[in-house]
Amino acid sequence: MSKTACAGAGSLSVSACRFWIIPASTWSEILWQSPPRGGKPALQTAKGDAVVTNSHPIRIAPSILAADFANFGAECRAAEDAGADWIHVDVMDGHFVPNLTFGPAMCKALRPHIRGTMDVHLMIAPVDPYIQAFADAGADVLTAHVEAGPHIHRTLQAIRAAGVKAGVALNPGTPASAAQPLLDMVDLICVMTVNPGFGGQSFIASQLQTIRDVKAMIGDRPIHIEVDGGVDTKTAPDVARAGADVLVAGSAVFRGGSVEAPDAYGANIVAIRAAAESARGEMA
Ligand SMILES: O=C(CO)[C@H](O)[C@H](O)COP(=O)(O)O
Repeated sequence: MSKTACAGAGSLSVSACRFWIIPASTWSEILWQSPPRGGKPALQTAKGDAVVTNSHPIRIAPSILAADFANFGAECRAAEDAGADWIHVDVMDGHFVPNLTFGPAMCKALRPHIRGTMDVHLMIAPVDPYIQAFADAGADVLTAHVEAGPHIHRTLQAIRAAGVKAGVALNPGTPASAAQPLLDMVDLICVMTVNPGFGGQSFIASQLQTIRDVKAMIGDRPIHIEVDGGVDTKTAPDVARAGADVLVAGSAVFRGGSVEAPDAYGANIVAIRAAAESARGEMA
């Protein structure tokens, strides 16, 4: 799949623009490296010093599991317009987790409605037979569970070979050390802060130590630390202090709003981001 663009084309005619083809892999790199919509390129303290807890700015990734299921395209557009950095899509198979949600056809249908990063979390087993389909559907990040088996290293190789950023997720009950042999294979480690399967669950506070362990383990590698489950304005400070930089939030983003009244989405995103950034600032 490739996307066309005329970025910076200025006075070029429409016909000339046809030749500006940017491969999907390049788009993915541009999106990955770009600063978050609502944030600054690099976080600084009031004194202007860089915050060293995590070199990545805070990114908010609304989970569409909490969106209106009859209106996903519009919900993705509304979430991005409200300041979302990434859109998080939870793929569940009713086997690895006790719920059924979306497949590659859904991701393909959503792709034109998402300007930025489509962050696809695969809660499925087996994973490998579906990687190419999700890559073809336009996923920018594909995250597989270390517990899904049978060969997580091979799975991550396959994700990267498909030209997509690779993530590995850790369930509550799985230690950070499970990702240690995979550090050269991943762009993102997702620490589940609920048991996977459903939105709206309570945050599992003991997972803060797993986030800290992941943070210590990755050192200065440019790996994103994502947290998923029960993230809101109350828990965002703790996950940010522990070292997370990508905050997946479903209920806390979509509550109180709709595509017809999306102001609440913007207020919710601003509040979660502010809570996380302020906690980081206090650590500096
Ligand atoms: O992966 C998930 C559940 O398995 C969801 O993304 C996660 O729970 C976010 O939803 P909420 O913010 O409502 O907890």
